[in-house]
Amino acid sequence: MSTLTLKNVTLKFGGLVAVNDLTVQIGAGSITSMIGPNGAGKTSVFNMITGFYKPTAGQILLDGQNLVGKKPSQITRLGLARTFQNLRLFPNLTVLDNVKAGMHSRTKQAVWGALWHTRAQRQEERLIEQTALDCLRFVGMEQDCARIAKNLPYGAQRYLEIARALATQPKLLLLDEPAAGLNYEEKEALIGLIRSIRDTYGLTVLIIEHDMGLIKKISDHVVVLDYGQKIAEGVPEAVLNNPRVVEAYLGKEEAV
Ligand SMILES: Nc1ncnc2c1ncn2[C@@H]1O[C@H](COP(=O)(O)OP(=O)(O)OP(=O)(O)O)[C@@H](O)[C@H]1O
Repeated sequence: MSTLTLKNVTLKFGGLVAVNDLTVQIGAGSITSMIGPNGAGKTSVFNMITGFYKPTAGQILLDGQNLVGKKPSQITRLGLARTFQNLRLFPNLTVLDNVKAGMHSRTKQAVWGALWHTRAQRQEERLIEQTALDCLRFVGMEQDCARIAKNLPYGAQRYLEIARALATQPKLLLLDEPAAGLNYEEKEALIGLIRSIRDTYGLTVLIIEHDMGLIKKISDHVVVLDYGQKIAEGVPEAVLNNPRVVEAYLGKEEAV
């Protein structure tokens, strides 16, 4: 289980301050939700944690190790995986190949093994396949492994993204709007799945989500951003009833 700490993190795009002096601690083994109105800076925070954006200032520490300045692939190898708000699957590959493709960033034999098809590479391929199948089984999709990703129902594509992230054997899992586009039953099932991922794999989970029902049920801790600043944090009930949080949402015509 890993702890993620953001210390005085700021991100500017020219004159626009997308994230402003954000300090936050994501406790080891917790399920933490990051919420806030559109444009509050949530995705920017994910993009900084995963190395897609470099903070203008501040530190991002995974178990004390600073991630700032590292490439996304290095950060993946340190044990961080994410899913995306807009799904990023390989639509024409099978379900199994989608999961395996996500794992190659972590394998050792990738270049020389692929060229000479060494024994070590064959062993590694077997291990990759086994791990991918285990992850698909965990999300309930083992029977779909030969299907083409684009032919899956939307909810199953979201689960496939989660399986692909899990297969990289992360310590910290970032889920960007995992419930978007899911119906009520699918959301309830997703809550169970995320909890069981945390418990079984011993992960720390950070979620961006707009669905308040889901946030209330799943979160140990909630962090609220507005205009790039943290305006509240704490247990879900207290945070979602905090007048400042209600105002931030109502001010943007979104009811909490
Ligand atoms: N690459 C970029 N270039 C310029 N401005 C950006 C860029 N990425 C984000 N922004 C701006 O930074 C601010 C925060 O955006 P961000 O996408 O992080 O918010 P968000 O809370 O994730 O919103 P949403 O809930 O709509 O996804 C917004 O004003 C956005 O327009």
